Amino acid sequence: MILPAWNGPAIEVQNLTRIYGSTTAVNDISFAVPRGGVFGYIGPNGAGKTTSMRILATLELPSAGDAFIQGVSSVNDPDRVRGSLGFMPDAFGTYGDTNCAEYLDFFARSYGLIGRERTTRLRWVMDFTGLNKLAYKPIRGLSKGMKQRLCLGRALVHDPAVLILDEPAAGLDPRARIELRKMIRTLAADGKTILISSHILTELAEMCDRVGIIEQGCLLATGTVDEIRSKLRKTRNMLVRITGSTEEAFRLLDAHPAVDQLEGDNGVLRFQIIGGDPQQVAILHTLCEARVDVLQYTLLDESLEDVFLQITEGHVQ
Ligand SMILES: Nc1ncnc2c1ncn2[C@@H]1O[C@H](COP(=O)(O)OP(=O)(O)OP(=O)(O)O)[C@@H](O)[C@H]1O
Repeated sequence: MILPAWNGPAIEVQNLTRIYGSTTAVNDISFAVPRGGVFGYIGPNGAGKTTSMRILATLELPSAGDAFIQGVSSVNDPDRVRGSLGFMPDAFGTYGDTNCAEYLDFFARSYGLIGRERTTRLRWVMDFTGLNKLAYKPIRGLSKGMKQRLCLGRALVHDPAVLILDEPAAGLDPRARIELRKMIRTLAADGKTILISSHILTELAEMCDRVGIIEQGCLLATGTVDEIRSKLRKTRNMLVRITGSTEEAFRLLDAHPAVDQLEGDNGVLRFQIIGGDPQQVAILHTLCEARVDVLQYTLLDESLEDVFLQITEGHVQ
């Protein structure tokens, strides 16, 4: 039977719950990732990231709820899910005595790839991960970064539509992280859907279209980084750069009812806005009407770390 192409979300988690004894590792989580999306899963240690990813990857069963890869249930139809899913666990075993080529070949055979298809696929994986020059090197001699590449290669060997990567950037140096980021963006541009977890929050902001913040098993917020930032923004910190007299601009701002915590020196003024967009616009109007020469009027963005700290309370299960 030929099934029609799946047009719904490539990854979907519905009311997912996993309880271990007295610990609710995952507590009624729901989210969906469209095809080609990169969804970042952020949370402190013990938040429930690995547990929910392992359920999606068919390695764990939920206590309630369901998880779907391309519309197929990881719970009810794990074999079909495995065919379209590549999973990179946070800790993975490699056989130290084998070399990269043998290792990838082993997994390609396990996925049933044969003949020219296997050769072509292995060549692509070696090229993509940059492992060609190390093909015959024993795995035990590989650096951490190269081992991560090998594990990503293993997840890609059967050309899955969906990738679940559990903290792939952990322990990598800055260059290796940049390279990993490039690989993830390339895979997403090729139409793969990716769920990726990390503690490295700024990393995820650059890599992901959307993020979900998880703590103590609960999904506290989802959206683009900007959406989450603006939803949670409690204060607006502004920076204004002017030419001409700082005193005059200072006097105007100081008298404005929506300006708080004003500081100013040498043509640079910083303050907090009491209010939202209308107040931000009104303050600029006040300056322009008084013919203050405004060079720069900037809302200082909070970093993703600040947002994360505002949302989570730092509880570790
Ligand atoms: N097999 C298990 N048996 C008992 N408790 C478990 C099991 N697996 C996970 N837990 C507990 O579930 C909670 C969530 O763990 P999980 O590994 O999913 O978190 P995480 O967000 O991936 O954390 P980390 O970033 O440290 O990997 C933790 O309290 C953990 O101790």
